[in-house]
Amino acid sequence: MHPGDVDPFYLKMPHVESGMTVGLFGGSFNPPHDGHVLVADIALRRLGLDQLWWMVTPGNPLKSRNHLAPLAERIALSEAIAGDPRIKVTAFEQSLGQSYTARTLEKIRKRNRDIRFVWIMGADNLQNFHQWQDWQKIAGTFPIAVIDRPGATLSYLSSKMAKTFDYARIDEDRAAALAFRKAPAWTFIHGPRSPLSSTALRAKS
Ligand SMILES: Nc1ncnc2c1ncn2[C@@H]1O[C@H](COP(=O)(O)OP(=O)(O)OP(=O)(O)O)[C@@H](O)[C@H]1O
Ligand SMILES: O=C(O)c1ccc[n+]([C@@H]2O[C@H](COP(=O)([O-])O)[C@@H](O)[C@H]2O)c1
Repeated sequence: MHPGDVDPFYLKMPHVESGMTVGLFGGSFNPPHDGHVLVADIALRRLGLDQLWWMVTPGNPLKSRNHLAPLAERIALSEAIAGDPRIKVTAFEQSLGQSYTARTLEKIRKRNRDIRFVWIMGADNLQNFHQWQDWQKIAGTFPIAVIDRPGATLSYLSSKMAKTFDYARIDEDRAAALAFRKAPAWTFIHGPRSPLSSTALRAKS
């Protein structure tokens, strides 16, 4: 392995035991920060997850890659910050040769028929979710947990996704049952919020 190469360990889907509930937390993590850790903690606790896959994307299809740090660097920084042993940092999307969430989730489902998955994202992503490739298919693949973020708290009322799938929204008091619901099913989770962003951190460095 050359310096800068991604360790092959991270290019495989994480190991998971039959019957587990697993959160899928995709992100650029450019760089990772405590806001991400807060989202992971909230998801693990409120959704009652056994594992959370911290999926470092080769590149968000909607974002420019101009200021994107190398994948190996984003993985190493993610490992350094993700303290909980239930969190599995992974970059297996790289080995799929693409980074569209709809296709990734389809692969995950095909390989893990007896696992309950939940897609996890911050509330800012709810606002532009309808611009993601095959967004309605994503919502029909696994349940979705949207975690509150400063500046995006009202997105669960106004976004196209929230309006389209209003009938499939469950109350956050029942978040622990989300993984067991048939998709489409989603919830918006309020709680402690972090104002941190990778954009702000990049601007400081
Ligand atoms: N402070 C935060 N609160 C809630 N969710 C967050 C927060 N920061 C990031 N997220 C969520 O974590 C996931 C990964 O985010 P990402 O790596 O793009 O970080 P970011 O801070 O939003 O980056 P950037 O500023 O470069 O857009 C996304 O679903 C995003 O909505
Ligand atoms: O599939 C898409 O069209 C798509 C569009 C935007 C974002 N995503 C995914 O959403 C996750 C969050 O992205 P980001 O950049 O907000 O951290 C990450 O896994 C991206 O690959 C996916």
